[in-house]
Amino acid sequence: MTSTAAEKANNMTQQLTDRFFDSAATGNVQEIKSLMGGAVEVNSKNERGWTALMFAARNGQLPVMEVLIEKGCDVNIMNASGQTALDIASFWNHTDCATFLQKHSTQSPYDQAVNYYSQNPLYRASDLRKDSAWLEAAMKKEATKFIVFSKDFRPLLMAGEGKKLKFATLTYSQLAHCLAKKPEVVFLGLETWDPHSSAWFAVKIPEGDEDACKEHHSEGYFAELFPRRDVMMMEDTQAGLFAEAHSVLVWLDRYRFCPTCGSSTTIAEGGYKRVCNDKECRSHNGVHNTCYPRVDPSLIMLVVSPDNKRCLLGRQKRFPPKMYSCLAGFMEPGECIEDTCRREVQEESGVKVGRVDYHSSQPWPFPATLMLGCIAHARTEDVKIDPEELEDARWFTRAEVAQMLAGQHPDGLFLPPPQAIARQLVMSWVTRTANL
Ligand SMILES: NC(=O)C1=CN([C@@H]2O[C@H](COP(=O)(O)OP(=O)(O)OC[C@H]3O[C@@H](n4cnc5c(N)ncnc54)[C@H](O)[C@@H]3O)[C@@H](O)[C@H]2O)C=CC1
Ligand SMILES: [Mg+2]
Ligand SMILES: [Mg+2]
Ligand SMILES: [Mg+2]
Ligand SMILES: [Zn+2]
Repeated sequence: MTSTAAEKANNMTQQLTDRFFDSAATGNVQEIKSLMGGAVEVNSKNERGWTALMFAARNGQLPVMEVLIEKGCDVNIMNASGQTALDIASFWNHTDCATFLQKHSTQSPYDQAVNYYSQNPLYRASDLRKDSAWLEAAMKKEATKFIVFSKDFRPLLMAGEGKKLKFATLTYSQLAHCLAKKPEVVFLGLETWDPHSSAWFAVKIPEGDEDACKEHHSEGYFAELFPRRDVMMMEDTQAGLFAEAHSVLVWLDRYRFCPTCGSSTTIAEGGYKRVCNDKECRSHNGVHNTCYPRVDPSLIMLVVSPDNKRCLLGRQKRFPPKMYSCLAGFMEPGECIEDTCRREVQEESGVKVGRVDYHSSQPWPFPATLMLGCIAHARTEDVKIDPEELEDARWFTRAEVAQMLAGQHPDGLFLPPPQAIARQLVMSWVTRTANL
């Protein structure tokens, strides 16, 4: 294309996008539908970061919203003032629109973010794990679903709802040849509290059985874990299943021998326990947490300035260029959440923290971190970074953070994607302090 032809095409897209916004604001559902069939992208933004959904929210155009949502528009996008479509609908008192958006947003009715990897739909039925006869029978039922992992923990996935991915599940009979080789199997839980409801298991198949599993799903494939693109694109509840299955399977793999005496172990309780094979071992008496899957709690905190007008964001060297995020750090033994938060912030940035408020949590299954998200109220402002941990840390104004969220920061600085709790912490602070 010559440059003038390219310019013309750009102008054309711009005009269509402007019409798209107008139609959303005026409630022209027919025009919205026809424009989405052409050059207009459903999440297009104007120069202030407004999407069609926001224009519809401003004017209470519920039917337009329904069409936009059906076409997969993102409810959680923020404009350059830090408002989501939900904030706009609530502010202008369009209660029907606000209720509708609430249902489709990741904010729960408790006004608490529901994070990616934290929506496991199963009832874990931990009491049934101990019943090996029940587990054996449950595995064989035709309604039972197995999610499949390769030897290097790559999940078998396929296309799911919208543009998201889900597990390509298999049944016992489809996996019979694999299961005969006694691979590691984890009981994930039941679909409801009824013990007769469908059970879900995870299996790590032996090397060489990948093709036999894929045969049952023409579009199934073993997703790469590095980069994590595919496992970050799963349907919300499927991501929750991945978190459980991946963490337990990796634990089973890494903790093969008894940590107390070094003997071999046997898997028990549907994959949730490893029992030492030495009958004399101390691990058979008292509470031995070495027998159970581990979870590593760590803190992730949005530090806000004493005047609550700025927040502290940092960069680790391994981050993509221009990405800033919340500070984070592992809890240490015998330490409470508040002190971990204060210690990590002071270690990494030199800033002293007073009050710490809990926000929400997120399993981060690589392999078994539990992120505890907090808002930390700073008492001091001087920043002195620990160069081992961070490349940079500095205070950002609310306006600058809103620009980062809207993808409109003048220097191209940006935040982690919505799947990261870090972004949810930032969004929640920006929204609460938004100047509507
Ligand atoms: N979801 C999100 O938005 C973000 C998540 N994170 C996660 O937060 C977690 C903690 O953050 P970091 O800054 O790395 O922690 P950190 O500030 O405590 O430093 C990491 C160091 O802690 C030590 N460490 C102590 N206990 C450990 C354990 N159980 N496992 C591994 N290393 C341990 C290691 O020496 C490691 O190099 C990590 O898992 C990281 O992936 C970090 C930033 C954003
Ligand atoms: Mg640290
Ligand atoms: Mg640390
Ligand atoms: Mg850290
Ligand atoms: Zn032992």
